[in-house]
Amino acid sequence: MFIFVVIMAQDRRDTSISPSEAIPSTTKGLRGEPLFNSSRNERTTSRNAFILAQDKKCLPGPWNFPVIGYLHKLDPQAPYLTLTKLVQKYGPIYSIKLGMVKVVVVADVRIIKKILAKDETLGRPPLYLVTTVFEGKGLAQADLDLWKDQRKFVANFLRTVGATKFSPNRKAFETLIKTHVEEFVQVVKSQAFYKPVDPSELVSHFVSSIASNLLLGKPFSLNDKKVADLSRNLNFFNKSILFGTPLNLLPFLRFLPPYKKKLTLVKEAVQRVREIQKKLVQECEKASCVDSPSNLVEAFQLQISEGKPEHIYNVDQLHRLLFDLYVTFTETTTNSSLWILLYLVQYPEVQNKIRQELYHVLEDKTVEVDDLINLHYIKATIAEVARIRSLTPLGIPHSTSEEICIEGFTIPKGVMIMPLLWAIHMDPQFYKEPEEFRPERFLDSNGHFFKPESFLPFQSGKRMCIGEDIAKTAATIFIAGVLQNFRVERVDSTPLDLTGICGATLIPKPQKLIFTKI
Ligand code: HEM
Repeated sequence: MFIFVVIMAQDRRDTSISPSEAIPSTTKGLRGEPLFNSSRNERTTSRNAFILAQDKKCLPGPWNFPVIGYLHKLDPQAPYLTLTKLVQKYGPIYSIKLGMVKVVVVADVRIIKKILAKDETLGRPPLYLVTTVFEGKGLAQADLDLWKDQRKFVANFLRTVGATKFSPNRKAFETLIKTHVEEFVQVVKSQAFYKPVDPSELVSHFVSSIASNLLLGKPFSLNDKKVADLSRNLNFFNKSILFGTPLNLLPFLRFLPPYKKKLTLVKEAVQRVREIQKKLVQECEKASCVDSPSNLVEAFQLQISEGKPEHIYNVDQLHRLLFDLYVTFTETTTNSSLWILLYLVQYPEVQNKIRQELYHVLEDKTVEVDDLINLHYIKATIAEVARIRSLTPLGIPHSTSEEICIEGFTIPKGVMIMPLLWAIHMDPQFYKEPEEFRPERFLDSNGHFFKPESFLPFQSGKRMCIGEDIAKTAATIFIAGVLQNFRVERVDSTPLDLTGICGATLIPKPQKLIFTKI
């Protein structure tokens, strides 16, 4: 309570300058660094920045309550909907305070691209829960110096193993996915044919196995208990770590019992994942041949043996990198595959059109990598699912390391930038009747797939998603494999629940489907 009162007083001092100014409150991050301008000098600089901003254009935005800002008004199940509603009132770029964190919400593709193209916005915001887990290491949440090196290392690695568009080894990677999809089909035929099944565990297993191949050099077997344990903990972690979760925005909540418990559970889940990974890496090291790396562990070890800087290339960073890539790979690919399945079931006419395309392009043969370029309707369907159910509806936030000026607005240093992908993908100006599921939006007059300017599922700039090609290839081969073998249907006439659970990604709700013969 005492802390609450102190912070409340602190917040009043800050907000007394202006209700909608861009000066954040004072608090310390996990590693003692300021969670946005903590020193007197920095705050003075920010005030100056704000006075300057008044000479230019001040960002619009709602009135923020002391301490909690606008947090209490966010829909806890779907915060992206609340923030999207505010776009109608304040326009495509506005400022808001979420707990202690000053946020600039951007819902316009052109402005987002401009902002994310700047070197001053390459960093991640030091949100409490995220920082507690990642500690600025790994890749996705790495501090900038480490990030520059590791982004290059991972990009080279993905190119070497064929997981990027123009890699000479592309065929090998696509074959890896195809083999797993074929195995998925066989398991459904032998274990789940004509029975109501929730496919999420099975999809998660095969996606994890592809990731394991890529990162550790070996697949997961279907009955491996370690893998089920890994997936369960990651799933819990993914559901808990949402950027808008109060623990990220009001760090003092960690002292209150329910949040303290949540923090402990998240830390335990992460710890469990790390233990399992450590075992898997040890197994992998025994069999590794460092001269010609074919997986991430070997590629990392090669850097160590070549004498690359030890403060980067050490065992801790290897484990952090594995954690990041495993999480980003499996959570996104599993959930996007499940969303696609659910939409195909809800819209059987789309399912039929895809089957017609498959027959037209492939006749009776299985999908080959060279066929992917001709599967326009499949690609349009994948894009439409990614639009209507943005996997990261709040975007992945960046932060400003220096003051920047955008569209005449000044955004001070230390502000969180939130690319509101949900608002962009549901903007009726670009997508007529955005609630309608229509893959045809992504086809040109010749029936060829095209990507509109207003479609940004992977964000943009130097820090944009590094797994874009993996995601697209996996989704295309998955749908082709499933629909060449099955008709996928609802269990009864009740429509599926397509609302999702908002965690780090938008997770489809578990529900049963039926796989039948075509
Ligand atoms: C449909 C699937 C996917 C979607 C929608 C997606 C979306 C995103 C988004 C929006 C970002 C933030 C970019 C930024 O900060 O500006 C991101 C970053 C990232 N993604 Fe993906 N992603 C997907 C699949 C994957 C896959 C399969 C991988 C596997 C390697 C992956 C690895 C990463 C990593 C490591 C980052 C952090 C990049 C960095 O900080 O440099 N993603 N992704």
